[in-house]
Amino acid sequence: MYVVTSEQMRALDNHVIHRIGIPAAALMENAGKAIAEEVLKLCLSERGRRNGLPSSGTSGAAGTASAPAQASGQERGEALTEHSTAMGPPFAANDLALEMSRPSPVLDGDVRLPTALSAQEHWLILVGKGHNGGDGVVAARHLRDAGVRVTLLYAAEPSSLTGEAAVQRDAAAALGIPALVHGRAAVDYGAFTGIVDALLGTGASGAPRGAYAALIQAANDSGLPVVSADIPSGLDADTGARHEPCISAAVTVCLAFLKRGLVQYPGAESAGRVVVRSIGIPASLCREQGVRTHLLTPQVLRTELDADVTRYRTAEGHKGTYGHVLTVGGSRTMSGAGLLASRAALRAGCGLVTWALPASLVLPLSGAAPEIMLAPATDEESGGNWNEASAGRVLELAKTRDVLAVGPGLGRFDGDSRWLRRLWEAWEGPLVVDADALNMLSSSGDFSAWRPRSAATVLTPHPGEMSRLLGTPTAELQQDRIGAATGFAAEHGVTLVLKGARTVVASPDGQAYINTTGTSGMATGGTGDVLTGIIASLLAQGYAGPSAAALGVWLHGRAGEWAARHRGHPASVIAGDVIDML
Ligand SMILES: NC(=O)C1=CN([C@@H]2O[C@H](COP(=O)(O)OP(=O)(O)OC[C@H]3O[C@@H](n4cnc5c(N)ncnc54)[C@H](O)[C@@H]3O)[C@@H](O)[C@H]2O)[C@@H](O)CC1
Ligand SMILES: [K+]
Repeated sequence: MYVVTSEQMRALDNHVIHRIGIPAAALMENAGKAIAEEVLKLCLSERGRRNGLPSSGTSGAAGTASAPAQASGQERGEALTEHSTAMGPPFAANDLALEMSRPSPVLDGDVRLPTALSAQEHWLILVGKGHNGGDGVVAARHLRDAGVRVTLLYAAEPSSLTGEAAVQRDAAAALGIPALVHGRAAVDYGAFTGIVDALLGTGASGAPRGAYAALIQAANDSGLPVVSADIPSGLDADTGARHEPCISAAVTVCLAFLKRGLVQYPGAESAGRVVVRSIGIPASLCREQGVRTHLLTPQVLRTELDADVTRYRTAEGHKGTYGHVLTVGGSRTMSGAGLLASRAALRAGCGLVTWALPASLVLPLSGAAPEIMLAPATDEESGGNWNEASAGRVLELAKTRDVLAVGPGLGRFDGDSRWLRRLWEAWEGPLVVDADALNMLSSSGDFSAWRPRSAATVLTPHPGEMSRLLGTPTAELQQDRIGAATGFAAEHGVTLVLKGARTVVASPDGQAYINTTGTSGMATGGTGDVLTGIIASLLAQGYAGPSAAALGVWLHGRAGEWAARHRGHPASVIAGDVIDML
């Protein structure tokens, strides 16, 4: 699934309207109809449940309920649904036979509410003066047609609407749809059952001003469920940053393609459940128009990245077939990090793992994980810590291994940046750089002076490490995670995994993948080491850098979700559980 910026969305709109010839009015009609359908589905699922009605199939084939409006933290990874989510129960063989013996039924395929339900509904449609507002007016028309009472509330004088939006304003007026204008009369929000937010879309700039700000505030204060058109008003569509105020939506009906701001926090939080609805713009145009950001789904893994867990698995394979990872990490007080990375690598499918560690740790750790081979990389005098002299020994060990994973539990030591530079430049195979090894990169001055690597190089910073790499404060960097990750990956020719909720994987050629798996339970020590092990393992099995990183991130998150489910609560997940669930 493509993820676009507002500028890319504008270019796509222009292209289909002016070059392909699809009328703008048709796009707006599709948009408004999709929004109305999602409102109806919300009514069906929410109120239907409250009224003891079955949550789907109330009238016609498409009457399908969706998940509850507010996804819990643990479920957030599942909150993005591509239309359509409708999957009825499979037919049993005799149902089919029965069905075939009857004359073909005539079905009302539109989403409708039973009269008893629609009579309870009265939706307030907040209308801005741009195209987003136009979408809202179309939605009002379709909702009314489905039996739902609606009232339009214009943020600005209706006469200020132009183009397609003005056409819709006039159509709504001609149909007698009641309309209010902000500031002219007081609005009793208590009289409504829900709000459509069609104030600001991808044309918004900066924090909402004037009437827009007042209406957003009032909508949030009303406690009513809000369905946002395209993006929650007040959200930065490109970064996911929230302006003040910003709509807190139960559902966001994203039009045509996902906007970046909906898949990054805090925007993802404000958007509630995100439903992407097509409005007639072919997805194939995205590639032509240079959209290079994707939501990381199993389908994208297969089609864009040729990554599937069975990709390199063969029936006659042996342990040598699936590669040998050399983990370089662990020190006196952080030996567990090296162990976690090594165990995760094995669980992710590579044939062999050797763990290089300070010599005096070998004896205490022997037997900690019998499947892992231990290799002393320092002399006994190093006191369980790493030193610069160990670089030669690591390179010696690497000669008979396929992938180097450097960093988990490494600690810092004198000359560590020089140590890392030696590995970076002399090791010709795939390399994963994590944790303290990333800090060594940051304190090296300018590592772009280091000899460029031709083999896959994957960096896995969390926001703090990324902030040091970029020399940018963490808060600032978090405001535009996709931009930060793609910029760094392209500039340095590496695959960059920017960790945190909705991890971003950026490839050296400018593609970016936004992960959706994971749970708050993974915010616990050691899960980063687990990810490093998984990615190294996938590299050892033959995946290219971006594919190994993206598949690794996806699997890591899904394993974390399973661990949370297994434990019964995300808070109880520890890193080892994630390995166990791989
Ligand atoms: N042909 C198209 O371009 C289509 C656009 N669509 C919809 O149109 C939206 C984009 O429409 P527009 O480009 O007209 O822009 P918007 O409707 O997002 O907003 C533009 C309007 O808001 C005002 N505004 C901007 N920032 C503001 C702020 N911070 N505070 C107060 N007012 C502000 C502007 O002066 C302008 O009047 C999309 O999000 C989508 O909902 C859909 O109708 C499908 C087709
Ligand atoms: K909106």
